[in-house]
Amino acid sequence: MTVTERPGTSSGPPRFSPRGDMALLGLLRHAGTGSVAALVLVSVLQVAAPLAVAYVLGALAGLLVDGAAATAFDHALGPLLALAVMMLLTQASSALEKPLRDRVTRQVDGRVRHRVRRIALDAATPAELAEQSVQDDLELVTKGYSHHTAGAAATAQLALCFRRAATVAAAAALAVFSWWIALPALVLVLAQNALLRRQWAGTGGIRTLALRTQPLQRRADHLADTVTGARAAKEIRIFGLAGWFVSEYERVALARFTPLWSKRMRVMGEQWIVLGMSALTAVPVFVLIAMAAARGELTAAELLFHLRVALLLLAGSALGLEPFVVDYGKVSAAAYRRLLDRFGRRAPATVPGGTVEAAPAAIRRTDTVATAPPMIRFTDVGFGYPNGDRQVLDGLNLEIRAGEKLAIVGLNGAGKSTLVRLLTGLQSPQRGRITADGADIAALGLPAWWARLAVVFQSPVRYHLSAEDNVRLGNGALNDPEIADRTLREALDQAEARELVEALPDGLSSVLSAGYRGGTDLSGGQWQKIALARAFYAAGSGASVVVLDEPTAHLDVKAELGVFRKLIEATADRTLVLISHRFATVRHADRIAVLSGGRVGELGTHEELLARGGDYARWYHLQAALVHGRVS
Ligand SMILES: Nc1ncnc2c1ncn2[C@@H]1O[C@H](COP(=O)(O)OP(=O)(O)OP(=O)(O)O)[C@@H](O)[C@H]1O
Repeated sequence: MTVTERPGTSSGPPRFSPRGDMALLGLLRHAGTGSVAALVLVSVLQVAAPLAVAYVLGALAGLLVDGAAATAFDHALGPLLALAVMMLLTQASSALEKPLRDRVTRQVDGRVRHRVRRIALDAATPAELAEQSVQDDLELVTKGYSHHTAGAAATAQLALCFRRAATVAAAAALAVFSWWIALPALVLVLAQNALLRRQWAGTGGIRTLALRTQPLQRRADHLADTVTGARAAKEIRIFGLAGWFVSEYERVALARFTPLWSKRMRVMGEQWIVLGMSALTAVPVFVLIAMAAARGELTAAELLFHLRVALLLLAGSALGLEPFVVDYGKVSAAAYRRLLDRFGRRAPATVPGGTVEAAPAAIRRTDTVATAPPMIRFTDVGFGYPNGDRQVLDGLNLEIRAGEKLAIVGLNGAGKSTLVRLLTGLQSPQRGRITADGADIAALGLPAWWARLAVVFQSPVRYHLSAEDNVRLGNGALNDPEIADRTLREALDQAEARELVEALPDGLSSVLSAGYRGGTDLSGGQWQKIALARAFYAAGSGASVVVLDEPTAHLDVKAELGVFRKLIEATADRTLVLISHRFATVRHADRIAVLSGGRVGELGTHEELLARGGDYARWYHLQAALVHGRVS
């Protein structure tokens, strides 16, 4: 498929060559051979049956009008039976066509979605996955464009091919009467169809406009999803946002659809051209057939047959729904093509410039023996987000000693979470190196590196799974039931989450989502404990570097203190990198790094940094004063 532009870009709509539309048929290989064969068979029947009916009807008319009255009925029995069979076949093929087409569509879409899920899970790096264009393409493939999917485009294109075949077959049948009538009629019918398609569906028509206004559609969808979702319900009520949401939705929807409606009205006004072409085709064909009949050049059988096939030929100019499905669905197919071109040939879990490794689960340990923690070094690291206007990290140097407990502090936006993303290999530095025991972490192979990490991110994922599975996801490879159970119990204790889990309706088996029978949602702090337990589970089964990005932000003071003590215990022989704004916790770290201006501004023990009297000392005293109510 030839795609020259992305939908929604300012320079114009995507263009597809006619060859591109035919290339959609290639997607049918993703469907079962039996289903495609059945669909083709039914489509062939739909082409052949109306012609056969025309022929048999003609034969019947011939017998009844031209034949001898005495024997006409006897001779008509055969054609009547044939007619009945044809009618049955036509009805059966019409009834079967839709379900078969749906089945093939679903099979293609299922396979296509499966492939892009593998791309999202394995082939694309987290940084690539976060790119807006990749997110757009993933959405286009999984949800379709305007709900029309790649599979729907492929089956609609197949239907269009058969409709075109039916038109040509009808023209060929009419050529028996006169090729010089059939040929121009065919050309006019095809031109009329092409014009209709151009007006309604094709590039330069309504579809182009629909593509240009796609960002508005995204905003309208977001507004609609927000008002019907449960998450925003509280804020919408308390801030009194209902009226604003309704009027904003109307504004956006009107902005999207008004140009489309005006374009549609203009196209309606242009229909006289199509009507004119219809008249130009139909009138001469019927007049010439009638004149031939009047001159006695046609038998009743021939007259009826020619009239029927002429009608079939003229029906070929109709637009139908398929061109719309093709034109919208191929936007989804083009997104699939782009994802395949970029990631399809990449082996699972490879990194550009990195080494190919087996899937993470295979690298994760199946026992509880900790790997030796490495010495991690950031050397002159520079990094800025592609859509950002500054270097978040700019010449950062930092050594994280094997087994040390290092706290990282800094103001909001200083780059602490960014440092975690780089340390965990989710983003690559644009300058400098990050090494573990002297080897670049990208060259180690990220899956191998990830297997050595236990991480709690700032907003951990809330898996709608059982409490047990939520914790055991920390190491899916730990299959030995005895080891897994012991590690699970320890992890729950270390995260101070045991009581919480025991109080759940089904204990460890309770699904952590109110959307399931017997399931229940958790508070922010409870979710944080579950995420901590997950990290402890990973640490308890071999991960030697524990990275926690504000893991206790939602915890109450008692829980935080308990968790922190257990954290130090649990990571005794492991490295701990802790990001926190809570200085009461941070002060117990072996060393504290203060991030400012994209670098490590201060580094040392709590006492050293206090003595230094810099940012850390100022923030520490400020927070202590706040806690003790000494700040007005
Ligand atoms: N995906 C992103 N795209 C563009 N800019 C980003 C992205 N993520 C973070 N930033 C920017 O990078 C800077 C550092 O963000 P980061 O999340 O690392 O800060 P932080 O120190 O962890 O802050 P906080 O204490 O608020 O959690 C901020 O200016 C933020 O706006």
